[in-house]
Amino acid sequence: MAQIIDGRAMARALSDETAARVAAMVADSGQPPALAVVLVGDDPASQVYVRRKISECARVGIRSVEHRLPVDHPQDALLTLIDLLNSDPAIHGILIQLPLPPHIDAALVLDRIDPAKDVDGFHPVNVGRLSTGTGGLVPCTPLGIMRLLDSVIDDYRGLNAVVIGKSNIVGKPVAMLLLEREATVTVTHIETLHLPDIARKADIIVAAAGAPHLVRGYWVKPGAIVIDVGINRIAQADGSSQIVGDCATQELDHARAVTPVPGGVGPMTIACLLHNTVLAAERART
Ligand SMILES: Nc1nc2c(c(=O)[nH]1)N[C@@H](CN(C=O)c1ccc(C(=O)N[C@@H](CCC(=O)O)C(=O)O)cc1)CN2
Repeated sequence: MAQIIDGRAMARALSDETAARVAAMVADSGQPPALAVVLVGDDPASQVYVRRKISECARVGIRSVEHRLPVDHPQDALLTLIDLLNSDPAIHGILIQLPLPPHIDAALVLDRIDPAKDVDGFHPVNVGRLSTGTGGLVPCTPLGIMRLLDSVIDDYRGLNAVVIGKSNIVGKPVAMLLLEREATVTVTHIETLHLPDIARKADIIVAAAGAPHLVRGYWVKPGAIVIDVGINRIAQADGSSQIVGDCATQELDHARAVTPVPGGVGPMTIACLLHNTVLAAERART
């Protein structure tokens, strides 16, 4: 039976550590770290995630400032808001919830954030720092994935990691982090030929393709570790929806360890956002 890596418990433990760092900052300076959360539009999933981020901030003592903007909010006005947040010394982190509405150029918006306040780690400066291994802020989901993997792996040298998915948010940055640990990394995607054969050689699979139950039991070699990043909402006959991952977890008994969906990578994403916000605030004060 595969070990289930409990992302909820690990996220709680990380948030408890973050809360202790926040308390130390407040004792030192009287000011808590502060995160600006910007949501443009009314995407239902984004609203859930933003609500969760704000309530988790409150739980650990981070001050959050919410900017909820209408779906037709002009791009120029969004850029002006980012300029204001960049120059506000009381704001340590800026988060623009993705996806943005189609009339907004997401790359332009993310590039406008001060890299020191870019708690999502999406700014090109932070992307460059990650790829050169020179510090910076690391995207939250990949950071969370590495913490989950570190709970079951001591030494990555000699291990083959296969990343399925090449997004800027997950696939590319997690590949960089695995390389930094000295794993041998293959980045694949939904168009990759012979994907099951490639996956079957992996000691570590990170599935971030956004394709429900893509990774089947026969794709996974016995003893592999499988991180499921997919969050796919499947409509049910009764009108409700069920969340499933990118892996057919019920076929993975022969794996060494797997992350569940829900309750695996997702909660770690939010805990790592809080962690990055405190890190940005600590760096701003030194
Ligand atoms: N600016 C950002 N936008 C987006 C990011 C991001 O890291 N930064 N990632 C995703 C959405 N996301 C956070 O924003 C996120 C997704 C899922 C979860 C989560 O806890 N999921 C639950 C299950 C889903 C549910 O209950 O609805 C789980 O896996 O247990 C947290 C955060 C895209 N946008």
